[in-house]
Amino acid sequence: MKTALDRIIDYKHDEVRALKAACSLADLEAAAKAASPVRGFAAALSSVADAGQNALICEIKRKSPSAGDILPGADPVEIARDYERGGAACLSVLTDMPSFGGNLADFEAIRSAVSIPMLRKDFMIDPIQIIEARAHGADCILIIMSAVVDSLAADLHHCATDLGMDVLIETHDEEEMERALRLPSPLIGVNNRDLKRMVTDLTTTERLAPMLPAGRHLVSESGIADPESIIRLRKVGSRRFLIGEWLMKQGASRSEQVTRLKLAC
Ligand SMILES: O=P(O)(O)OC[C@@H](O)[C@@H](O)c1c[nH]c2ccccc12
Repeated sequence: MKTALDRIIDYKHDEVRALKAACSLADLEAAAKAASPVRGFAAALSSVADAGQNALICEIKRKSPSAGDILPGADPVEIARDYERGGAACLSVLTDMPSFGGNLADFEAIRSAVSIPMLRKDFMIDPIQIIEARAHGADCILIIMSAVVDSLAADLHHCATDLGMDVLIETHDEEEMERALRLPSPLIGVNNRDLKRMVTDLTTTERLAPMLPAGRHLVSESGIADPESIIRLRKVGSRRFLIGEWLMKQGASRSEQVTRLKLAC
């Protein structure tokens, strides 16, 4: 039986084929070189975390396979401004259309409306997507260990760092963590959501956090739904958090909620 992740990866192959047919690598590379300079993503997280506060990567997505519709008519620029005003260190913007309702045009519009660094959140399976991300202004990309073999992960990583971007490596279990630690990125995500079964469990971060050696920074991702979740995850050393659905649903108090989460301890 195919999982939701398998289905996404299947259509990503179609998207990559279409991208390769629509534009030349040379043109994309030129656009990536001409794009606005990278804003340090990992550095922005560290400056908040090193000051003892919670470094938040606040996420924008209209829907998701696990939650269904989150905020279908959302104005992504308005939400991004709420996040920035509340004190988000960075943003994560889903650019996958079929499953998350996002796109690169939203990504660009947001990037010109805020000054904090941005992760292009998508399912990366080919270096061309990384070059495309930088061409649209991305400061960081995601590599999901359960979606790639080691050699592809290394190629994607290399491509991103060559373009000056940071990389967030996502893991969900011990085996993926061991594979992730063979890559040089300082940013190691632990996804509390099982992308195969679509259930979240904060004990995932608690279990994997002790595997991180000094010099690697843990980012706890998914299922964080109030200051209590943050307080709990701080106990295992996490100071960096990726939060989407709960903040998207906070409406008029979104920006105050970001501040509350940032200061929770
Ligand atoms: O909305 P949540 O539960 O706060 O989760 C945010 C983020 O961690 C989640 O969207 C995510 C984590 N890894 C991913 C990989 C692909 C797509 C989405 C994700």
